[in-house]
Amino acid sequence: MHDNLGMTMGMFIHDEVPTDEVERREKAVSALADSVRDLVDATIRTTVADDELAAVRAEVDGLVARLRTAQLPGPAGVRYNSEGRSWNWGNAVVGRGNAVAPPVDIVHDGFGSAYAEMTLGAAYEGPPGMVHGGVSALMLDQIMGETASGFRRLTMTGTLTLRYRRPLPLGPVRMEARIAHEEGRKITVEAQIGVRGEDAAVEATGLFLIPSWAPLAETEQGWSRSAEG
Ligand SMILES: CCCCCCCC(=O)SCCNC(=O)CCNC(=O)[C@H](O)C(C)(C)COP(=O)(O)OP(=O)(O)OC[C@H]1O[C@@H](n2cnc3c(N)ncnc32)[C@H](O)[C@@H]1OP(=O)(O)O
Repeated sequence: MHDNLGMTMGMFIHDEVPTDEVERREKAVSALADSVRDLVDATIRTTVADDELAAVRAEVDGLVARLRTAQLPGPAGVRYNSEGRSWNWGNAVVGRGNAVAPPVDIVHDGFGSAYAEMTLGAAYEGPPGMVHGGVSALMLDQIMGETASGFRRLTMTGTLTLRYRRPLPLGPVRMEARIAHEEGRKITVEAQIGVRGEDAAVEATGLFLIPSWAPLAETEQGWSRSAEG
């Protein structure tokens, strides 16, 4: 096995947790992440007095200590069971347990096409009242990578080109991606993000590569659906 392949395959952890248990846990982890995301928003926007901030901080530190009583040794990685269920709760965009991730649910409407709608709040601000350009890039990279991969082959972002055409206000946004061209190991994906029904705020073109050390054909279960950045 090539070193890189070994490294990448090593990031996908075969974890024989039954699917119903994964789903139960995912709901619980997701609910906690939603509350923590709310905490982040409240922290940014609060105007309570300094002594109240200090008191809240002490309580938050207590909660962190409780969660740390049982922890993974490192990042969450991508896990899968032999029933074909995979979960990547730490992913920076779609990780169900990641309160830093924007709350993104990507819908794949057939191979090579995907969209997502979400509401971005104060935690994703760049220019005043606007979505941070890096956040747009992050979300576009994820939807474009998933579109290129279709969860049936391993793809990695090679080059991502973005054109910021107009500021994107915080609030409800929509993004879309589709495969524009494919040749051997190179998959070109086009995407955009903007306010639904309006002209795109950011347009993106990306070249996604099936690494030379990865199989070119559809890959077997196990690292197909689990090949999530
Ligand atoms: C479900 C999935 C969701 C995923 C969402 C998240 C996506 C991500 O964030 S992925 C993480 C960010 N990307 C990375 O970390 C990738 C880092 N780069 C690499 O690992 C390697 O450079 C990799 C795999 C892209 C290419 O390596 P390798 O397969 O060995 O390519 P290599 O043999 O050098 O080149 C193959 C061809 O691609 C071209 N190429 C290589 N790298 C690039 C690049 N970065 N941009 C454009 N073209 C490139 C080469 O010129 C060559 O072209 P040709 O065949 O015409 O001569």
